[in-house]
Amino acid sequence: MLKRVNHIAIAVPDLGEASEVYRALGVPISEPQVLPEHGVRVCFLEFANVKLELLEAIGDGSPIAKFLGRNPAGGVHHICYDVDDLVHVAATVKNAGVRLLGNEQPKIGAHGHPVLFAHPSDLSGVLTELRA
Ligand SMILES: CC[C@H](C(=O)O)C(=O)SCCNC(=O)CCNC(=O)[C@H](O)C(C)(C)COP(=O)(O)OP(=O)(O)OC[C@H]1O[C@@H](n2cnc3c(N)ncnc32)[C@H](O)[C@@H]1OP(=O)(O)O
Ligand SMILES: [Co+2]
Repeated sequence: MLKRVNHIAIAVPDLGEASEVYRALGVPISEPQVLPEHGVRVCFLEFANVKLELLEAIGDGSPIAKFLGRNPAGGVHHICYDVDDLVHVAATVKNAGVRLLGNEQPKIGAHGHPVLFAHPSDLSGVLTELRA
């Protein structure tokens, strides 16, 4: 099922500013990537044991914009888990009473992997990304 943590995402008001702070702290950072379908610009901080994803809002309907409206300084936005079989996991998640977001169909996320999101209200208040 949920195999391991792939990344923890942090929403930030300004990706450039946030990246500079982590770079100054010695963290290797990927080039920014624009994902219009998700309403985000994203880059990854590469730690030995986990990745952190910095997310900046793009476009009016960005889910990050709404989150930043409530958390103007930024904040932890979601946790992403690696899974083997997204279709099987989606069915198991739904059977457990956890709502999948969007149209319940995977979208292509960063690095070209299919992803699904599950509702924070059904998972102890944590927005959860499933990545195959
Ligand atoms: C996939 C590309 C990239 C990658 O890793 O590859 C990314 O990760 S992109 C990440 C951005 N994409 C998403 O966040 C998609 C999933 N998110 C959504 O569908 C929405 O943001 C949703 C449904 C979580 C919230 O949208 P809604 O319009 O319902 O927002 P509200 O402000 O009305 O919130 C409702 C309710 O949920 C709580 N909430 C919202 N966001 C979060 C969050 N990130 N973590 C925890 N809780 C969250 C919010 O506080 C409201 O709670 P309530 O008790 O009802 O007040
Ligand atoms: Co993510």
